[in-house]
Amino acid sequence: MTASAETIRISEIFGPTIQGEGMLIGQPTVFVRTGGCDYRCSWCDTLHAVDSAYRHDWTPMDAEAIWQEVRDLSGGMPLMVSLSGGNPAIQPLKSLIRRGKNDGYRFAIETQGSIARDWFADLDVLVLSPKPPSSGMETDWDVLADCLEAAGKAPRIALKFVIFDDADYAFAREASLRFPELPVYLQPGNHTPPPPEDDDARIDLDGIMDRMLWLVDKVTADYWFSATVLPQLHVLLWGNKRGV
Ligand SMILES: C[S@@+](CC[C@H](N)C(=O)[O-])C[C@H]1O[C@@H](n2cnc3c(N)ncnc32)[C@H](O)[C@@H]1O
Ligand SMILES: Nc1nc2[nH]cc(C(=O)O)c2c(=O)[nH]1
Ligand code: SF4
Ligand SMILES: [Mg+2]
Repeated sequence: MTASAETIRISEIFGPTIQGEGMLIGQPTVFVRTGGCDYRCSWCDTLHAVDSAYRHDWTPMDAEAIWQEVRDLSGGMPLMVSLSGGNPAIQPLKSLIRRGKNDGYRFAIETQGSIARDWFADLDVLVLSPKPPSSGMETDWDVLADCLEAAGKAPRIALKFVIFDDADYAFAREASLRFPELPVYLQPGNHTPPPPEDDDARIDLDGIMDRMLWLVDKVTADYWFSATVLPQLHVLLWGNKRGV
């Protein structure tokens, strides 16, 4: 393979911070956010890493350069590296994961499950976040199953759903029945995501908390006791701020 084929499009690398969502919530993490996505969710909170209008902010980097930045940020102390985006599954991340694991770091990915990669098997944690009706996107369940097959038995795997309304909740419920072996995390949607050019944009935390209360009521009323309901902790702490 040529060197250029191994170039990874990077939107931002930041941390250490804490993982704000899902099964690793609260754990110290460095984020590697890739640029580009095959989806366009109506409420995406990371458009600066999705919309090609912002591609001038994305830097092509090879695995070694990314790795040096992660090592600098973490003082060379191994921790969890979260690969997010955009859709990180678009990028050739195998050699980055191999490099980091060599130094004792662990790797998690956040992806919508629309592209399966053989290197999912090299991850420690695979978070699949199929998109509910409010996003305007459609899930190909065969591809999601391909993602699980590619990952195999090595990574811990979880489903994570963003919930805005009853239709989203019903979608999450049905999806979790398709994959009964997977733990399920539910998070209330942020209806005030930042426009890409303004990460200081106002956020309606009261509205998000009302949605979370509604979600807790739904889950308990349905006796859905295997589900875990969590806020986006970084949103509670820092609002729409980028790079935290
Ligand atoms: C920005 S995405 C990047 C990774 C991948 N494209 C995905 O969607 O899983 C990271 C996580 O943020 C969630 N997310 C995006 N916009 C959100 C919003 N407005 N409210 C709550 N969660 C959101 C996504 O569903 C996903 O779980
Ligand atoms: N602290 C923190 N936690 C996160 N969990 C998922 C994030 C993402 O944007 O993928 C994210 C993020 O951007 N920051
Ligand atoms: S799949 Fe993820 S990054 Fe892509 S548009 Fe949807 S929320 Fe944003
Ligand atoms: Mg985010």
